[in-house]
Amino acid sequence: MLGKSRRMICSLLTQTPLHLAYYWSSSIYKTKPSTHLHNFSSGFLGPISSPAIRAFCSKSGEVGGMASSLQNQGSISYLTQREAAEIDETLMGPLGFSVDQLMELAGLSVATSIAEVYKPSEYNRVLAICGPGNNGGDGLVAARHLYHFGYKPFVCYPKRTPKPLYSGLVTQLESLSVPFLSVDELPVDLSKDFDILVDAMFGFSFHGKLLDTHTIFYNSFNFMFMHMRRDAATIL
Ligand SMILES: NC(=O)C1=CN([C@@H]2O[C@H](COP(=O)(O)OP(=O)(O)OC[C@H]3O[C@@H](n4cnc5c(N)ncnc54)[C@H](OP(=O)(O)O)[C@@H]3O)[C@@H](O)[C@H]2O)[C@@H](O)CC1
Repeated sequence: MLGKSRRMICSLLTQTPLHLAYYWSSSIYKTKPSTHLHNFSSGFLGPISSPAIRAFCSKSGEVGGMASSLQNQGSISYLTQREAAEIDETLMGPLGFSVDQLMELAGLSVATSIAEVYKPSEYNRVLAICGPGNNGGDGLVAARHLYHFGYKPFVCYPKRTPKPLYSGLVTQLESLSVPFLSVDELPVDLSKDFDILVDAMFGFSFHGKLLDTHTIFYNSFNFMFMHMRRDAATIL
């Protein structure tokens, strides 16, 4: 099913306004992407593939309920927005992980997963669309690792967060000469210029409807995704 013309959109544990998004799973390429599209407006659902997380979910009572009930849809399991946030609270609370540690792991996992399925010799041009929160940080990390894996990443990061963690991630990409593109610089049809899209716009902190101040940016992407050739997008 992975024809040469197919492109990929990688969504990092995200609730996104785009209808074409779901979280990357290493097993997902075995199944037709279209069977895994979800209506994200009704709530966050991010499929996961990690056995460790699955085990964590299934041991956590209520947290595991939704994930388990959806686990039999193909080989993907799912988390609700609340479940994802609860796992993060546990990782950062009793288990003592730091944000930058988890962000590095998230970005590296995505980059590794992409490399496992889409070889850089065939799918070289990657666009990471990064939002203002930690999900955007995951995308910045993924772009850096993809560069080291032999891809040509581009980053669109229009609403930057003035925190040292994020400015460090930007500096690291700039030191590798990874191009940062503004929304205006992006082509209308993303599928012509990019082989892989990493959607790192929103994670579990997305709430309500898109705010006016962000509408122009996010509407632009909505428009572009809608106009991508249907067959050209492998959605992750
Ligand atoms: N420990 C962790 O937390 C880790 C988290 N990780 C990853 O981060 C994700 C969670 O990150 P997060 O909590 O920073 O939030 P995220 O969803 O990226 O964005 C929030 C931003 O979006 C904005 N925004 C919200 N709603 C909006 C709307 N309707 N329209 C427009 N804007 C809206 C909101 O704006 P605000 O409401 O503050 O004005 C804020 O700026 C999580 O899913 C995982 O992928 C990993 O890195 C590992 C460590």
